[in-house]
Amino acid sequence: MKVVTPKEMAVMDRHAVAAGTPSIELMERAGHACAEVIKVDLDEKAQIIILCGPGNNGGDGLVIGRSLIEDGYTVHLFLTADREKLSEDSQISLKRLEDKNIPIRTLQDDADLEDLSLIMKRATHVVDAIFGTGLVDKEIPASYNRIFDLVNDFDREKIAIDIPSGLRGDIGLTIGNGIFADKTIVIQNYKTGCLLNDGPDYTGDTILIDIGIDENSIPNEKYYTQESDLKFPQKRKKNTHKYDYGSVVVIAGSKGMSGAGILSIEGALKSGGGLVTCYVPQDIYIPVVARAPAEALIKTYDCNITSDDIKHDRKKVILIGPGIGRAKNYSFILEHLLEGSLPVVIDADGIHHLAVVVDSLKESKTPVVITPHFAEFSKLIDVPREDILKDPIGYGQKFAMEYQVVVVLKGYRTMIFGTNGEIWFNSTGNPGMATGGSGDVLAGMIAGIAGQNVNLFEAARAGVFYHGKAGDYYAEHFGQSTLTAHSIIESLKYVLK
Ligand SMILES: NC(=O)C1=CN([C@@H]2O[C@H](COP(=O)(O)OP(=O)(O)OC[C@H]3O[C@@H](n4cnc5c(N)ncnc54)[C@H](OP(=O)(O)O)[C@@H]3O)[C@@H](O)[C@H]2O)[C@@H](O)CC1
Ligand SMILES: Nc1ncnc2c1ncn2[C@@H]1O[C@H](COP(=O)(O)OP(=O)(O)O)[C@@H](O)[C@H]1O
Ligand SMILES: [K+]
Repeated sequence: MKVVTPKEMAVMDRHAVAAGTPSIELMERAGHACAEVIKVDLDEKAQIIILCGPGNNGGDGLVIGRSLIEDGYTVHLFLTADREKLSEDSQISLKRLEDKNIPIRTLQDDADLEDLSLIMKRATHVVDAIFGTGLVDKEIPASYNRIFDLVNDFDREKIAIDIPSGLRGDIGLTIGNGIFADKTIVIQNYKTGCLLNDGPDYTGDTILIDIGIDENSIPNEKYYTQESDLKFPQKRKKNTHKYDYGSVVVIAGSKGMSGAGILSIEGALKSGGGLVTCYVPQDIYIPVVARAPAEALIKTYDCNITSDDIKHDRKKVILIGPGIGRAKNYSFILEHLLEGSLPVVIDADGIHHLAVVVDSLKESKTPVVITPHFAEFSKLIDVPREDILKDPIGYGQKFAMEYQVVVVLKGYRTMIFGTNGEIWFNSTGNPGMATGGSGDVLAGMIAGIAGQNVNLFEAARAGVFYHGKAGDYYAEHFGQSTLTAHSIIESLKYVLK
């Protein structure tokens, strides 16, 4: 399933119209499909306020109103702009309402707002059809901000159409304030703004509706990961042994951070890795051996380790970074690993050290994946975090293609950037996972999966998906507060089969 920017959505809409579906028909389909979703929660006592803006998002609201009224529900329709300012299709939808003698009020002054707030006291639902994907980045008039505040104070169900008003559909940031919806009915495809930055906090739960627009009519390579898209887990052949399932090398840990490697080992083993060897500095060897799973081999190394030292024909992938700290210089090791032939996963402080030798990525012939969060990525590419937040897709895609490295940019909806420009938005995970060590588990999982003859890009997509799914499993059963990195490891057995 594709994820689109508002501009891409507009092009898809135009293609649908050019292919023979009039735009008013698309609006009818959108409005009726949204009404069907809304009706599921309504009973005979429901009173629904629908706030309709000047553009086609408002037009969707008018169609929703007509559909609900025809089914006998009590609906209060409000226009937030003068009738003359409505888009062409909204004018048609308004006329269809008026032809049925359905009343609609315009919010013009303080008295109208007062009226709205009185009706809100007895309403059960507010539908936000004020602005959708056509919101442009210019100051929103104060009159709208007052409406947004009123809606946000409404303590019953708030349903946004396509995208909550005030939220930018491209980057998931608001222009001034915006409407916090409980639920957003997304038309046809997720917009990037639903998934980035504050988008998920504004949209609430999301429900996708299909109005028959062809997502393949544009050359867009942004996708929303579904489990069926993954090429892992694969069925195991009977005639196999542990070396067929990836011998993973983990270079991890430093004094004070001896647990990081253990979490990565467990991530690798519990995602099916056949054999894991963890290299740790001499000074933490004993604590790591004492706490590591019995299945893992623990070895020591010094800072001159090269990929030849750890190379063995049965080793399949190397993970470097969790808990290695910044005190020692790892640039030398990284350069050697990148010159080698085994796939490399670089995580955490490994990314800090990579910054010094970042150009070696361009020379490297071996597949590499890096797993930064936004702060680590900002340091690596030397761009302020605030600038990246305004264009995370652009920066992630540029780096992945220029340096030929798979980038896993971690967040609520982690993005996986392929070296060919492809982008996958992960669809699993929850804020309970914002807890120390959960990144170490993820890095171990990606390495563990890559070791099972899965290419690094596929391993990254699958690792991120099942890491999030395990976190969701735990949160569903026990809540988010007690979720730890170990909860993710322990939940993997329920979601990865
Ligand atoms: N065929 C289709 O296209 C389909 C589209 N569909 C629906 O249409 C929605 C997109 O509709 P849209 O393009 O008309 O934009 P929309 O979000 O209603 O806003 C535009 C209005 O807002 C105004 N405005 C903008 N920025 C502003 C600001 N900062 N501050 C103040 N005002 C601002 C702008 O005014 P202007 O800036 O032009 O003066 C204009 O009046 C989409 O989300 C989906 O719901 C579905 O029905 C399926 C088929
Ligand atoms: N708010 C959030 N919602 C969902 N997942 C999150 C959230 N915050 C962090 N995560 C996930 O948790 C992991 C944290 O990794 P990282 O930031 O490297 O932390 P650490 O180094 O403490 O392990 C990532 O996989 C990230 O996607
Ligand atoms: K809206």
